Amino acid sequence: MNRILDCIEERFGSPATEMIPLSAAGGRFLTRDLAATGNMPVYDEALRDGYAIAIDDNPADDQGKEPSDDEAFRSGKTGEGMLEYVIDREIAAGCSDIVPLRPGYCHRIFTGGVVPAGVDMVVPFEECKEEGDRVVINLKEFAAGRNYIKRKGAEVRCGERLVERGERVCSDHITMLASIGIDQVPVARRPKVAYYCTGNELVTAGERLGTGLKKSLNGWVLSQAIVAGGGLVERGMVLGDDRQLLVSTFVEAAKSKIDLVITTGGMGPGKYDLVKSSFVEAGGDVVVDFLPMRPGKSLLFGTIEHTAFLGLPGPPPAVRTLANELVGPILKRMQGANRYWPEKFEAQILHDLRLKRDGVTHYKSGVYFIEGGKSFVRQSKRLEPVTCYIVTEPGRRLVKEGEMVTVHLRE
Ligand SMILES: Nc1nc2c(c(=O)[nH]1)N[C@H]1C(S)=C(S)[C@@H](COP(=O)(O)OP(=O)(O)OC[C@H]3O[C@@H](n4cnc5c(N)ncnc54)[C@H](O)[C@@H]3O)O[C@H]1N2
Ligand code: MOO
Repeated sequence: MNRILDCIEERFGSPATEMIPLSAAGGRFLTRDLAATGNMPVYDEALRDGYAIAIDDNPADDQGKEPSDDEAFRSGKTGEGMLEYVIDREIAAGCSDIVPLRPGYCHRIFTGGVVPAGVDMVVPFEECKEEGDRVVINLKEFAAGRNYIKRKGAEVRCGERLVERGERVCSDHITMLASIGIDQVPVARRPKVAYYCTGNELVTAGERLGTGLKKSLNGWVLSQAIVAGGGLVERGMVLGDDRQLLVSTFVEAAKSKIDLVITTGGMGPGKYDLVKSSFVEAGGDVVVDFLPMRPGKSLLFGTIEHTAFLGLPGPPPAVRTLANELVGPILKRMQGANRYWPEKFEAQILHDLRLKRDGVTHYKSGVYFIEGGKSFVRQSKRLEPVTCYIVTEPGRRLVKEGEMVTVHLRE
C-alpha cells in the first residue's frame, strides 16, 4: 500500500489549485496555509448584559484616608465595599457611537456591545441595583475575577496561522475563516475519476435480471467512496468481459485526462479475467500487481500517461474494504492531504478470531462500540452495517477473545 501511495505522491502529489467561495469549501483540501487577515473579535466585546465600569485605584484609600465625597464619586467608590456610578449612556450590540468612560460614570451595555476605552469590567445586571440615574454595585462580586470582556483578538490574532495546507476544510474552519472575513480559499482541484465494473453477468439498476445475471453493486460502493474522498465521478459503467472494449475504454480515459481509473472484477486467474492484459495493451505501466492483504491479493496498480489505474477484484465485500483502505487514501493524497489513511485505534475483541495461514494482513468487517470508557470490537453480522475493519498482522492464526486488536474506522 505504501508503494502505491508513494507513487501517487511522486506522480500526482502536487495538485492544481483553484480559488473557490468559502461556502463551497467543506470537504476540500487546502493547498496553502491560511493566516488570519484580521482579529476576532474585532473589538473588545461585552460578554454580559450589564454595566461597563472602571475601578479607579484611588491613592487616598491606600493611605487609609477616607476619600472626600467628591473623590469617592469620581473613583466610583462608596462605603462598605459598594461602588456607585452615574449611568452615562447605553451601548447595544451593533452600536457604533462609542465614547470613552468618564470618571464616576458607567455605561449600560449589552452582550456583544463594544466595550469603550478605559473599562475594566462589565458587571452583569444581576449583581447591580439601579437607583434612578445611578447604579450601585457590590464590590465583593468582583472577587470572582471575571471581567466579562472578550478582548480584541482573544479568539484569533491577526497574522496567526489558522489552517494548515493539506487540511480538509470542516465546518469549524469555515466559521473561523468567515469570522475574519476570508471568503475565498485555495483548494486542490478535485480528481476526476472513472470507474468500470467488469463482468458479463452484471446488469445495472433498471435492467432486468435473468438467469446468470446479477445487479452490479460495486458502482454503488465506489461512487460513495469517490465522493467521500473528495473526487468527482466523471464516468461510471458496467463493461462486458471484452478485451477490445476494455483496451479502448482505458485509452479513452487516459486521453480524456481522467486522474484515476478504477475497475472491478476480471482480476482472477480465469479465462475471462482480462483487466491486467487489457491495461498493458492500452499502454499501462504496472507498478504493483499483488498486495499482501486479504481481501485484495488480486489487485493491480499502475499508470497510463497521466492517469493512475487501480484494478480491484470483483467480490463486493473486497471492493468495500479496498474502497476504505485504498481508494479514499489515494484520492486524498492526490489532493495533497496531510492525513489520508483511515483513522485507527486499539480495541478489545469480544470473541476468538481465526485467520487463514497465508502470511498476509487480514481485514475483517467489524462493528466497534465504546462502553465505560473502553473500546470494543466484534465481527459484523450478516446484513449489519460495517463501521470498522479489524486488521491483523501477517502470520497471525488466532486472536483470542479479550485481546487488543487494531481497528480501522470506516469512513
Ligand atoms: N481458481 C481460483 N479462483 C479464484 C481465485 C484463485 O486464486 N484461484 N481467487 C479468488 C479471489 S480471492 C478473488 S478476489 C476473485 C478475483 O476474481 P475477479 O477479480 O476476476 O472477480 P470476478 O470473477 O469478476 O468476480 C468475483 C465475484 O464477484 C462478483 N462480482 C463482480 N463484480 C461485481 C459487481 N460489480 N457487483 C456484484 N457482484 C460482482 C462476480 O459475479 C463473482 O461472483 O477470484 C477468486 N477466484
Ligand atoms: O483478492 Mo480476493 O479480493 O483476496 O478476495
